[in-house]
Amino acid sequence: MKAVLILNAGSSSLKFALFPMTPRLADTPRLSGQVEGIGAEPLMHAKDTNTGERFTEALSVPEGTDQNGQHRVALEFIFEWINRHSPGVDIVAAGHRIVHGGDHYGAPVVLTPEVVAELETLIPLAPLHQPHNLRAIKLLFGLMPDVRQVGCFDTAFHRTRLPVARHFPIPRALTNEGIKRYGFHGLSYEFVARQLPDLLGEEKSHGPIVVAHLGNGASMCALRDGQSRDTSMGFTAVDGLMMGTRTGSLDPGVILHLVEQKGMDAKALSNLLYKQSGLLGVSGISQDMRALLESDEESAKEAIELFCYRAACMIGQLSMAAGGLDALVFTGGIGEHAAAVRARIAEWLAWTGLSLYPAANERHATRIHARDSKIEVLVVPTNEEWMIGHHTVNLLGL
Ligand SMILES: Nc1ncnc2c1ncn2[C@@H]1O[C@H](COP(=O)(O)OP(=O)(O)O)[C@@H](O)[C@H]1O
Ligand SMILES: CC(=O)OP(=O)(O)O
Ligand SMILES: [Mg+2]
Repeated sequence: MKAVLILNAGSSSLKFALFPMTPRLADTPRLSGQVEGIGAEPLMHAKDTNTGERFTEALSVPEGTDQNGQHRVALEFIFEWINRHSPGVDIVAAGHRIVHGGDHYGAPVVLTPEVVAELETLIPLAPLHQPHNLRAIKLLFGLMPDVRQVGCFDTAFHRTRLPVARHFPIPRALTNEGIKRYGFHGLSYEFVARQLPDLLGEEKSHGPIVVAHLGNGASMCALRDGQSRDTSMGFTAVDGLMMGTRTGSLDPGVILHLVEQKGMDAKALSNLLYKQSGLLGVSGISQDMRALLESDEESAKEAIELFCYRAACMIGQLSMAAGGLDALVFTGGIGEHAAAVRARIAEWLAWTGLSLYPAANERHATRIHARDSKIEVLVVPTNEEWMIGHHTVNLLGL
């Protein structure tokens, strides 16, 4: 059996899927799964669609291994696992999520060592993702030198955003150097946007919609005509919403204060902004929404409240960019599974006439708004892996 291997390295997860070519790309992968909890307690869940078997395995990581080291262990673990569970499978191509494409990469690309070297220069702009995305590609160059690999960029979907949404109010010379707003999670938004005509009807799917991708990394996208008009992340994936360990938007004066008054250097700041803040920093307990929702600690409740408040504020801001709000879509690990978070965000938006149907929200139904809600609210599981598979097959003409 011929198959396409897809790898999606997120900040806290490494997702994989092996899609059969029959002869076209199948809708359902033969093998799929993820190592989640990277940076805390990495755990693999996987599924073999052929046999219906499900697997859960904790990864053994030596005490004190940092997030980077844990990503490395997860990648090796997944390769070994796929190898063991795919006898008779002929991998004909591999597709990868690459978080930052910079200015140059606006569409999927065939990966060569030269392209990878160029993408390595963007590592400082996506330190939680880009190194892991590129590591997988380099490993495959060695393991499967004859297999063609395709890179699909998180930034690409946002090429259509409003011109005014591309720039920071900084001196033009810096903008010309590329210090501007790119946006991320584009493969997720692209996948969701493709489902909307079926879910909302053709006409409504062209209207103003906000998609909330709430995972360990979290962002939102304002859609119009199914295209990105603006998004909450900017130059890097630390901007916008509060996340698992990232601050999101922060008064730049705070950074000046930390440098000038507390003597923090770039490394300490990077750690603070990317790894020690967000849900983890505010709660002091965990970056994982599940753990916070289960906790009785006041600090866990405060972290969730801040997350929801800032998410609701961003929906207001992006509705402006979309030119209204006909539908709100939740996706990503938190967006798909945390009913309490969706309910609290909806409460903040009650003034718009948006209201949820609690029973539907609790069971994570596709449509979760109340009958008299002025705005439709949907839960649409994202599938970045399928989107990458689709681009890979198209680009390679398979
Ligand atoms: N059942 C659940 N209830 C609440 N939150 C959940 C649940 N399952 C997953 N999550 C949250 O989803 C987050 C991971 O989202 P995901 O989109 O998979 O992450 P990544 O950003 O690494 O791709 C976890 O940090 C966890 O907080
Ligand atoms: C861009 C980003 O934050 O990705 P993830 O949510 O997968 O960490
Ligand atoms: Mg993700």
